[in-house]
Formats: sequence, structure tokens, C-alpha cells
Amino acid sequence: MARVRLEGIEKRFGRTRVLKGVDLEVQDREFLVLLGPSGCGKTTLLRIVAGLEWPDRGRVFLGEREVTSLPPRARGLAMVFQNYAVFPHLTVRENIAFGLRMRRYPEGIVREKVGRAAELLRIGELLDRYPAQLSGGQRQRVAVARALAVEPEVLLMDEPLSNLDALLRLELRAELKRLLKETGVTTVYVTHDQMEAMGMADRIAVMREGEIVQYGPPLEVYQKPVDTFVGGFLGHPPMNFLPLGPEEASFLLGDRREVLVGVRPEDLQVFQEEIPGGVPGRVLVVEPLGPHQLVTLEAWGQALKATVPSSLSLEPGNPVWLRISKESLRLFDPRTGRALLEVGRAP
Ligand SMILES: Nc1ncnc2c1ncn2[C@@H]1O[C@H](COP(=O)(O)OP(=O)(O)OP(=O)(O)O)[C@@H](O)[C@H]1O
Repeated sequence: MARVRLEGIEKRFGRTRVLKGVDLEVQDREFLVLLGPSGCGKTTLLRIVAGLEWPDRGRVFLGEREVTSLPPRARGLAMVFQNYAVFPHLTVRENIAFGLRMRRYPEGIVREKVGRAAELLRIGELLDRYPAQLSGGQRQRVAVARALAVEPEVLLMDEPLSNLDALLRLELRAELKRLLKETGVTTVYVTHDQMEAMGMADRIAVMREGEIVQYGPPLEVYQKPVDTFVGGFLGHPPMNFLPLGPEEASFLLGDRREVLVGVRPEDLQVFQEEIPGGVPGRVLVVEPLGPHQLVTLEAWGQALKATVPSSLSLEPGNPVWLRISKESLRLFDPRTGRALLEVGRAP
């Protein structure tokens, strides 16, 4: 198994700077997710790790080995992409065996490794079928089995679940997580789906416009976003942002300064009776989601989202009172969007 280390990776396509000096370290056996909006450079970074693309500047290490100028096959890694890259003219068995045959393993070993990979992915009964006879989910399992069969030190995955329907994604997400923990392979996984990132990652690297803006365990990134971009990108629905003038800030925070307050929809407490210190608001829209409801409210002169228990019977137009615990607030600089110190924490 191996660490992946990137140092100062820069890449341009024509005049566009796609990667602007990325440093990243993925620990041995870690499941790292590169998360970010479309076009931020995730795939380019992954392709540079794979050796399918060369950086203009910077270095790539796998373990202690520098591989910056090595071709893909010399790097000891395997890849799975979104468009189930399986060969249509080969059976599942031959697809899984492909990488092993390229490495010239003896037939007995090929059979054994194919069997083990098929068992891990629970596709043992599909070995004699052709890809056209498989569902999308099964095809993607074959692609993963083929990647894992060669026992790579590092597994690179680019949106491997994005072509699947929602239910299958959920199922395969959990299975992949189990599987990759079981095999212990170091994984770099690209997605723009924040639920996938939150659910699967040991650590998330959030990318924006060719840079990594935050890197840490999912909950830390969720609870302590370094700026409004990360706060707005993670969470569904995203964090609410309230621009407060000195007067309002003093009322809510006991501190006179202009700030941008970030509050997660689940941290906005909604009451139907007036409560001491509660901020008055009005219900605009109610969306029942089963265990809870998503409520759009007007308060502090702007629209906010709150997730509240379904037991509250709310209708558009209802008056409500809001409370936010100080611990759940995040403060941001209204000019730069950067996070400020937490409320109530000594500087
Ligand atoms: N071969 C190429 N030639 C020119 N521009 C490219 C090339 N590959 C990528 N780009 C550009 O580089 C930028 C980053 O692309 P990249 O595919 O890495 O982003 P991404 O974050 O993976 O996006 P997505 O989630 O949409 O796949 C985009 O603006 C894209 O148009």
C-alpha cells in the first residue's frame, strides 16, 4: 500500500490555469475524496496522479517513489471511471482477468485472483456474461473488480457512480466503502456529489478553481468551513448566510461589528409561539420530506432555509419565532468570505 503526495502541481490548458499549485498528501489506506464544482480541476488532478496527463510544474510521489515522469503502467495504480470502462467483446471473467494477463501472471493465479475479486464484488454468478447482458450497476461492479484484481497500491476513481440511478448509487456507495476498507487500498475518489463525499471519505479535499481550499475529515469540513464557498457547497440545503450590521450583530452576538453569519438549516430552531429573545419570522414555503420538513422562512429581512421536525404543523403565512444557539453559528468576514473566530471563543 502507499501514500500519494503531490507537490506544487500546476497545469495550464492553453491560457487557462486549471491547477494553481496543488499540494496534497493522501495517507496509506486512506479514502480521500476530491470534491468540487464542475470545472474546478478534479479530473485533471486525478489524471496527473494516474500519469495520463503531465503537470507543467510540481511533483507526484507514490510512497517514497517519484513518478512524475513515469507512464501510467509503471505507477502501480488502477483506475475506474464513470463510463463503465469494460470491454464489450470480453466476458466478465475476461474483463476482470485483463490486467492480470497484461502482467503475465500464470493461469492458475489469474483464476484465483479473478475468483477473489468477483467474490468481493458479489458478481461470481455473472462471470460468463458479456457487458451487454448486465445492468449499469453490475457493469460498474465489473469495472471495480477489474481494478482491484491487480491489487493496486493506489486506486483512482472518477465519478464511478454518476451514471447509476439514485437507489443503486446509495447501495454501491456503502458497498464500495466496505470493500475499500476491507482491501485497505489507498483511494483517491473524484466527485461533485457532496453527499457521496460526506458518506464515504476519511478526508475530503474541497477544490475551487484549481486550488484546494480545505482539507480534513468530512464532519470537520462540514462544521467548520474555512469560507463561505465551502459552507455553501457542503450541506443540502446549504448553509444560510445572514449579513448583519453592527446593531443586529450586537443583538445576536453581543458584539458590535459587521459580520456574515452562517447557520446550517438544521441549527435554526423554529417556534410557533413567541419566545424570549426569539427573532420574528414568517413561513414562505413548506416542503414535507418525510422525517422532517424543509421550510423556507423570511426573517432578518431575507429568505432562509430550516429543516424542522414534521410534527410542527406549519403553513405558508404563519408567524414563527427563531432561535439560533451561539455554538452553531459560524462567522465570516463579509468582505473576503473567510471564516472568523467562533463566537464565544477567546481570541
Ligand atoms: N484536454 C483539455 N484541453 C483543454 N481544456 C481542458 C482539457 N481538460 C480539461 N480542460 C479544462 O480544464 C478545466 C478543469 O477540467 P476538469 O475536467 O479537471 O474539471 P472537473 O472538476 O473534473 O469537472 P467535472 O466535474 O465537470 O468533470 C475545465 O475548464 C476544462 O474545460
